[in-house]
Amino acid sequence: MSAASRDRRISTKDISARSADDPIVALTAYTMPMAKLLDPHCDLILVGDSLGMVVYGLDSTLGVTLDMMIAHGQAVMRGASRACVVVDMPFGSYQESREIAFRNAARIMAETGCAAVKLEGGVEMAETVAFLVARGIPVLGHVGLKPQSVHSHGGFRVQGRDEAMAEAIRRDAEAIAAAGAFAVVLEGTVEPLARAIAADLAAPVIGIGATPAAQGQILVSEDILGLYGEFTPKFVKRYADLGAAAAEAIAAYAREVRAHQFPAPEHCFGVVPAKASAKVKPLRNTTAPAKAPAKSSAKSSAKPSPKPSK
Ligand SMILES: Nc1nc(=O)c2c([nH]1)NC[C@@H]1CN(c3ccc(C(=O)N[C@@H](CCC(=O)O)C(=O)O)cc3)CN21
Ligand SMILES: CC(C)C(=O)C(=O)O
Ligand SMILES: [Mg+2]
Repeated sequence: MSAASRDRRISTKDISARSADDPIVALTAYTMPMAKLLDPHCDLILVGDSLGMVVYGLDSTLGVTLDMMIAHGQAVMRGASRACVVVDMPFGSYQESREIAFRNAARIMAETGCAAVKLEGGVEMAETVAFLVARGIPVLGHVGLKPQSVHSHGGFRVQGRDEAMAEAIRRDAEAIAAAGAFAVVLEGTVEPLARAIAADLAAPVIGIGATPAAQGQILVSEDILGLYGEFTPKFVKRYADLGAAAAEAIAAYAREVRAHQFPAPEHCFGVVPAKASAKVKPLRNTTAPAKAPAKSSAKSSAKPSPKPSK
């Protein structure tokens, strides 16, 4: 069933049951207004740790904290009533032990009200995924290009080009699915490996820079809207250029303020005399200190009255 024809929130169970015949539509959101825009159209909204790069201007996702993810998870939950909301576990919050992973995932679930968490990793994280799933925390897997492993990958590089790596990614996806993940994000992975994983895996595969044969697709919303200009991976399709539209609007505002065209009378409280905007009369100086310098009370001064000194 598509997102638009539901009246209850889409669950991780609903996502698990989806096939390529009825693709999972997923995008990222970090804020309430973006979540509100996505909610009628998306099955799954991911509060991605990509927010470190897109919102905070970091070079990678490694500097993102649990508190940042929780704050943005709460904001997204306020804007989404139908989509299944998943929050990324940030770097360092789950790798150390399954107990620490549980404690931090539980904080995310309890403090945001989201439906599930996502964590990056394959065979080495399978035990942790099983530990969380057995204790009531649905997990979305993430294999292939793992942005939190950017330094091990040697950059944001497409994965699975050689046979050994291809086999490792296949084993990673299988281990995470076997551990009980309700779906697996497969990022930056070559055809035909990605296609084979999507075909064979028990859990649905949500692709990003992977295969059109996946059971779902996810992208970063700012990338498809033209709101993030630092890089554009090959797998991104730009559906709008809102960055350019915003730059035009900002330039128009700046022009109008400098030309005394904004604010116009309709933006003001009370009657504004005609042409008053161009020639500013000084306010009667009622708050100036008694011994204000002569200069500041000069009749032609257009500057606001100085605040009384304390
Ligand atoms: N805005 C945004 N969009 C994303 O998709 C995204 C993030 N941020 N941050 C976290 C990761 C980083 N991602 C990236 C970033 C860059 C490339 C990239 O430039 N890839 C090259 C291929 C390089 C190669 O294989 O040699 C490309 O041309 O697509 C890929 C994924 C995906 N994720
Ligand atoms: C790109 C998606 C899958 C992600 O992990 C993120 O936005 O952080
Ligand atoms: Mg992420």
